[in-house]
Amino acid sequence: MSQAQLMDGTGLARRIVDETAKRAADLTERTGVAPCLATVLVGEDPASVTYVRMKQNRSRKAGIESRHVALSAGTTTAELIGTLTGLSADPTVHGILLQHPMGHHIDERAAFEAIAPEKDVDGVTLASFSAMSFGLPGFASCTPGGIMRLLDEYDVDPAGKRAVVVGRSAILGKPVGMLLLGRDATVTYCHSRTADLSAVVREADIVVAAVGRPRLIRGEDIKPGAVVVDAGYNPGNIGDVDFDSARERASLITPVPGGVGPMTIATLLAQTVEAATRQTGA
Ligand SMILES: Nc1nc2c(c(=O)[nH]1)N[C@@H](CN(C=O)c1ccc(C(=O)N[C@@H](CCC(=O)O)C(=O)O)cc1)CN2
Repeated sequence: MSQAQLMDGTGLARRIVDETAKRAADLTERTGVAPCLATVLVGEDPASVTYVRMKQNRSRKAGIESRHVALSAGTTTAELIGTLTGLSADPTVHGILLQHPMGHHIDERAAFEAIAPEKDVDGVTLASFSAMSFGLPGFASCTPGGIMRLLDEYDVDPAGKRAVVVGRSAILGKPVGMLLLGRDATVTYCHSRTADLSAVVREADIVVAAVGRPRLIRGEDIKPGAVVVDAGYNPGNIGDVDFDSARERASLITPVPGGVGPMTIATLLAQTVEAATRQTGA
């Protein structure tokens, strides 16, 4: 039985980060300014702590300064907005990352909107979403941006393909669907109210699983030869796709770990250096 080829996010991310480090060094040499990414974390959710730490460590290795703001779990929306407004106005900060999720008492949309669009290197503001949807310059949401880069790397042209996105979150499902649409795919979104999910997924030439339900998508749901992108983040590094059975049917598949995750951080770093380049006028 043939097995799908793996889409190696770790290797591609490493190349993007190496390239980003060169761009950061060049910018610092020309302007005397090192790109700076501010990370903001509300509370101490263990997964979020890990992700933010990974972002900080990889930033430093790429020559990007990292400034971290740790806020207590009881921080109010108004206090969070105050912090983000301050970072948005600080000329030494070029990019802002507000880790998601933040706790149910926080109005996440209001918080994201306090990030200045030119510093929105995580692509979470309405301005970034609109620009991305219309194919205008701006910063893509990082995981969707990373997914599109992976598809390009493996010569997957979405044009004319049937793409099914499972999940409709603001930072993942919705934007990846818009990016696929922008590349002329025929896009269907699935969610918790979708009737007969398996039947819809079985129609897909490209499946993006982005729902946060471990192994929800199984091999029998995959059309033979489809491209399968697993963007699920679940505890224990388990994806939304049942990897072994899906690999028997797909032509290309992302592993978890080592697929979409590393591309998320590489995209964040690349967009931070791009933001710093624009802000310094270099
Ligand atoms: N503001 C944001 N919040 C969240 C985002 C985001 O892009 N912006 N994405 C996810 C989580 N996430 C980054 O924040 C993230 C998750 C996983 C990885 C990753 O590289 N995972 C590795 C495995 C890591 C390990 O060994 O534990 C992999 O898949 O290979 C990076 C980023 C939710 N929140």
